[in-house]
Amino acid sequence: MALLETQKLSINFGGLWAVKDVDFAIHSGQVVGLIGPNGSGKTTFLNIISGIYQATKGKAYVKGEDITGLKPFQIYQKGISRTYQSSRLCWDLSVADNLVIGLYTSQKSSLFDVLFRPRHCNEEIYAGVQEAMDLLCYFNPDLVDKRYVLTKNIPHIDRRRIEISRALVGSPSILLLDEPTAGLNEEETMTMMKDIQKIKEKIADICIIIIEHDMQVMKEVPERIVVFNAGEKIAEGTYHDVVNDLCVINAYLGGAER
Ligand SMILES: Nc1ncnc2c1ncn2[C@@H]1O[C@H](COP(=O)(O)OP(=O)(O)OP(=O)(O)O)[C@@H](O)[C@H]1O
Repeated sequence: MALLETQKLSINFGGLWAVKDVDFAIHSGQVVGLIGPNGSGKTTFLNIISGIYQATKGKAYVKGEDITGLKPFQIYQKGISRTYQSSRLCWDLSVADNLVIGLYTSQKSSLFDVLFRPRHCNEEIYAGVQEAMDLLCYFNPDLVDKRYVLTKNIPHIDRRRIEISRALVGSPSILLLDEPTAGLNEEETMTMMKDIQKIKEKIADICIIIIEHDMQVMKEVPERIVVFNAGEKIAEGTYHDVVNDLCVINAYLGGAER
């Protein structure tokens, strides 16, 4: 059974089908890439899966359980976690503070706990930060000494790592990465590719769905690529399959070197 599956997943914004009839499946341990022109519906697809947008029609399932229409925090509880295309970090806060504020979705303490069992809440927060810090150091051990440095003063790639580490707290089974290499230079992009490899090594069964425009990343990282155009899935297969697909060449790759 697929870990995550969508059937005819669609959303309409005022007459525009931003995502239309998308059938998609990913199994345990797989990494799948999403590519397509700007505005083709990739981020919107992840936004529906993660509960930010409600599907107009179609269904999404996690391990066969219908998750269509659930709220983002409920979908997080089903094991889907994500990062965003634009940074969600507070640059004027330290690395450690950004880890703390990013953990609110994974905390189980209730308002009752906050009011009457503050020690229990503090322990839970501490454990979450420790888990995120361990993940962060797994990517870059130097960051342990930089935990009180303001986020604006650390390299771009380390900021991305903070967001990925926060998303990995609580061991999600599905990680959605929206353009993790956007804004990174060539060397940092290579490092990010290795980081994604490291996630796979550390969490063997994790599924990763990654939106990316950099075709070198798409060549190296996912085992399968799904191609979007105008909200629809127009192709699916290995890197070799999709870069040689005429529909994909016409819609997206054009004369780009392959
Ligand atoms: N909340 C919204 N309201 C109206 N239209 C929207 C909304 N969100 C997305 N869209 C539209 O849906 C379409 C798909 O956008 P989306 O951001 O998913 O594309 P994308 O493939 O991720 O593009 P990019 O590669 O530039 O990030 C676009 O036409 C966009 O303007």
